Amino acid sequence: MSKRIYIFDTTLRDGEQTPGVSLNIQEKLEIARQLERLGVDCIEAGFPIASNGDFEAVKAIAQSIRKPVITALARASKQDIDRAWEAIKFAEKPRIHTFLATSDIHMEFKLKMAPQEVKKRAIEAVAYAKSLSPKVEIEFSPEDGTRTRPEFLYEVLEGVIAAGADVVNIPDTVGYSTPGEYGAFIAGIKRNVPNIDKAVISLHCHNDLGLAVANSLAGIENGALQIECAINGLGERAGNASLEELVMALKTRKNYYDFETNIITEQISRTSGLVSRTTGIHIQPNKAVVGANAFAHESGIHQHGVLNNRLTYEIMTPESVGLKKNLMVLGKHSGRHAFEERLNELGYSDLSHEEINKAFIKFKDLADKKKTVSDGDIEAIITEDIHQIPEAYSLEYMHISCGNKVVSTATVRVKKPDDNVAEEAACGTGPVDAVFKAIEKAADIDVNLRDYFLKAIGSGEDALGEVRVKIEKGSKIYVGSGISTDIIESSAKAFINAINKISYEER
Ligand SMILES: CC(=O)SCCNC(=O)CCNC(=O)[C@H](O)C(C)(C)COP(=O)(O)OP(=O)(O)OC[C@H]1O[C@@H](n2cnc3c(N)ncnc32)[C@H](O)[C@@H]1OP(=O)(O)O
Ligand SMILES: CC(C)C(=O)C(=O)O
Ligand SMILES: [Mg+2]
Repeated sequence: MSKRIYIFDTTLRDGEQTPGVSLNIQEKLEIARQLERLGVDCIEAGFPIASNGDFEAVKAIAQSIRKPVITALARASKQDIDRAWEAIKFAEKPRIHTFLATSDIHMEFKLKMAPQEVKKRAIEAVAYAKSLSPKVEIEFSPEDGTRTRPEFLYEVLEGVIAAGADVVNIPDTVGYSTPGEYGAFIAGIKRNVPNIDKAVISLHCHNDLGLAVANSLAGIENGALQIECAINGLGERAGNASLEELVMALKTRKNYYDFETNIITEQISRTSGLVSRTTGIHIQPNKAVVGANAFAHESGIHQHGVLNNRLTYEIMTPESVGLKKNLMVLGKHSGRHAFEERLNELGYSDLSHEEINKAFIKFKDLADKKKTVSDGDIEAIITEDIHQIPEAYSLEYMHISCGNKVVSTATVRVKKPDDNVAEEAACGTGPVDAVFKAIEKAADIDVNLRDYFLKAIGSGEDALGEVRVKIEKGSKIYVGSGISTDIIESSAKAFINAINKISYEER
């Protein structure tokens, strides 16, 4: 049987200590609800003594989130512990997390306390917190644990466990440890703290040297059962161990680690996106698991491999973290296989070998000038350089009436292949829908809209809106694109462009 690892999420406490981040009650509640859906075992909801707002947020989470353990942080002081308890006492499974630094440097220069005083204070804090309720769990952290003299640390841990600590958390507060060292440190605690079997060992690694995940993995290999981590690796300075990286490492390398977590990994992308949007902290594109490029392939050799069998270059599936599919990015490193695949997806499955060759050369020329080549660019290559579709239908005029309290209406005048002009009006669920319906009537054609995609090109007042539509007629898909500073006009142009392709094929 695989050993179960408990995931303690500290996005709402240490994660909120990320410089520039401050979450209000509603934001914390929304993230907590999503963390519950993700399946974390424990949510560290905040540090109630820090502010009234944080107190209220922790209390709201304790009152409404039922499945995970809800934890509040408190210094080793009665005042902090009372405030933490006031906030979490409504929780189904409440936990007080109290901490006190034990390294020489922190004791001497920050706390200005002698080691024996620190030990006494830690034990008193745990005993007091434990006395508040039979249902409360107590976690104790010797802050700056990894820079603490081991013999002193063993003494403190033995004392707090005897006083009632259910969990002892060993923080690498300043991210100084290395995997081998941290693993041995945890093994030393297991060997040298006589009552360690009465408590769960927890890990809390910071990422100052980029080793937080590696250190946490080394910690569980040496007997720890709980990992403290944060979504997107948020946290003080360089952050905490990233939840998604840890969980996916355990899942993907189960053959090596053989540990289980309760995390529903398909919720990872959604959680990561919510935390990024709410905190305003963007995710770097090459971030493992949740970065925009984590499941994207640009090089021709890789794309060719993945098209034949995903396992050639993907060690986990995009679906396993809740993404729909991987991404083939077309750029200067891409090859013919991926290019042809994209042509097929765009509906150009009937190009001749020569036409594909010609289009591929154009594509490579363009890729030398642009970082990535969009579907719209490929459309332009095919329509302007390969197909040169005649403009059988064109938009002469359009008028839109819309607003939040009126039915959207569009009037269009469309020039037809026989040079006659048709003017039609239609209502729709919005201005784009209305304009599409009016064009369908004017062009006397019946199609289904399958996909609509809008992208801004440039920024500021003169930015352009590029629209791409996929419409279906019979069993075939036709793609159209249009560009304008007015997104309704881009939409109309894209729709007519697709209709022109139908007309060209049916001529
Ligand atoms: C490693 C970590 O992540 S620890 C958590 C860090 N998180 C935070 O600090 C975020 C929230 N913090 C805050 O809002 C404030 O710092 C507060 C409310 C906790 C305290 O504010 P203040 O009373 O103004 O004190 P300040 O922050 O300037 O200094 C910290 C005080 O706590 C003391 N202290 C630090 N750690 C502990 C501890 N674990 N137990 C008891 N006292 C402690 C310090 O010695 C200092 O005491 P002093 O005021 O007697 O000199
Ligand atoms: C409060 C403790 C666990 C902490 O965040 C740290 O030491 O990094
Ligand atoms: Mg920390």
